[in-house]
Amino acid sequence: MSRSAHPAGPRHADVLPEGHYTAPPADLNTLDPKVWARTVARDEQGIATVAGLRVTDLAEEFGTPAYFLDETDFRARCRAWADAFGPDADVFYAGKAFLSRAIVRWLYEEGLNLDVCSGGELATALSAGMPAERIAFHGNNKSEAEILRAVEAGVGRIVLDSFQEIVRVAHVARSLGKRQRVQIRVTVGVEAHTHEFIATAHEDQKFGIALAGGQAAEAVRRALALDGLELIGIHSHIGSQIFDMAGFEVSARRVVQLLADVRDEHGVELPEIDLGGGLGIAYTSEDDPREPHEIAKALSEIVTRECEAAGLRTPRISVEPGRAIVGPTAFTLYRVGTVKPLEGLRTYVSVDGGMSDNIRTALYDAEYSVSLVSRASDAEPMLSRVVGKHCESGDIVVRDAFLPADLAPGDLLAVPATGAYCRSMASNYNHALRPPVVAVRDGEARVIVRRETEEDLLRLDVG
Ligand SMILES: Cc1ncc(COP(=O)(O)O)c(C=O)c1O
Ligand SMILES: N[C@@H](CCCC[NH3+])C(=O)O
Repeated sequence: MSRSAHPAGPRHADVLPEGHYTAPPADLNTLDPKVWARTVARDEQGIATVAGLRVTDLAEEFGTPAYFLDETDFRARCRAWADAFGPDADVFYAGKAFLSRAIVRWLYEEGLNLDVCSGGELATALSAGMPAERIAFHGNNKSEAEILRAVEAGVGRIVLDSFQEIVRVAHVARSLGKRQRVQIRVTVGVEAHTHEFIATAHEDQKFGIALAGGQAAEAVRRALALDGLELIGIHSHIGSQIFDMAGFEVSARRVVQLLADVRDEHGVELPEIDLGGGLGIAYTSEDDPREPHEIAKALSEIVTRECEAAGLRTPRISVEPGRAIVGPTAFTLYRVGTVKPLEGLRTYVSVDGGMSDNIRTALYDAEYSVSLVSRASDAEPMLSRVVGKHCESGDIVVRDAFLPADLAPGDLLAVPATGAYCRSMASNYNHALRPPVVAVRDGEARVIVRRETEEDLLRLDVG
């Protein structure tokens, strides 16, 4: 992102400090629909609303910090993905982005499948009534107990991530007298254009089995030889928050090449490929994500073309978007506690949450937007950094933002696009109480994950 000198507001020097700035928006009161959930707007008094509810009332009722999730938007995005891929492909929502029982029910009702990657996510999915055959079970180190539970429940597929796991899953399935449907996750050797910590298809990392050196072909050999397993396909996931389809193109080409090699060696055409998740969303107005129908078209064209070239029947495609479904549907509401202008630098705005409810800025240097939502303001833009209340100088929620210069304690700020990987990666650092998730729809709000309490914390502390 470009760095440029812009008027920073009355309290700041002409030359801006180091940071990722773009020009302050022409109107700080505008809520860009690109980054906000669909039903977010401002009412005639300038107060932001979601599903027709004013954020000031929501803060009163549910407290801050809190995540507000637009159910209408979530369901619409599920349908958009399902419609884009159509009946000949499968969309698995990646539960790691955010999972709760309400989410599972909405997924079920909207016809999506679910990808889980731990016993906890599996338990949530099953307890909310997701049919096991619509669940895919992932993870690079599934325990025997998790595998047993998944096979017993009858999950639709287990994605095998290592040579040991091939044997482990086969053993469990045989011991239960079952044949488990599996895919093998391969690392295709693609450098996805995203943060290093969320890229997963280069070879030097923990996930999957490398195509390079014939390892994936060896994994297929072993899986086909075990009668506890029914090998249905190959899985690849290249990373997360990706905009450029080039990585998927290379990945699809290499996976299809493996399918052709498998056919040549074993006379078997594996019927499925899964291209993972990782599709990017707009965290700021500068981000330009693609629509599900464009993504579906691009992926299916790539796979069809590569299969035709290899003389293969086109396999059934599946994808696993997490962030692209839930990310844009929620925002985090905070109350401003202190406003500290640092002359010649920026103004530090402290809110009542922080890295415990959004670790992504500290962990990935992620960029977010932020707006004053409890009122409109005509004040000058003020170069700001929104920080949390934790005992850590890296406790930053929004690194570089312009907020109105009349910002004051008690104002409400909202950070959009926090539906994915915020509540699901939340922590209790400094014994923070993890915020609730409140679903809003058609003028009604209801808690779907309640706020933690001090009693919850003390109950765990049995010493
Ligand atoms: C195997 C797999 N599938 C799907 C996802 C979902 O990714 P995203 O939420 O970026 O779509 C991930 C996470 O990156 C993953 O590891
Ligand atoms: N948690 C990450 C992405 C990793 C997803 C799982 N492979 C994020 O917030 O962007």
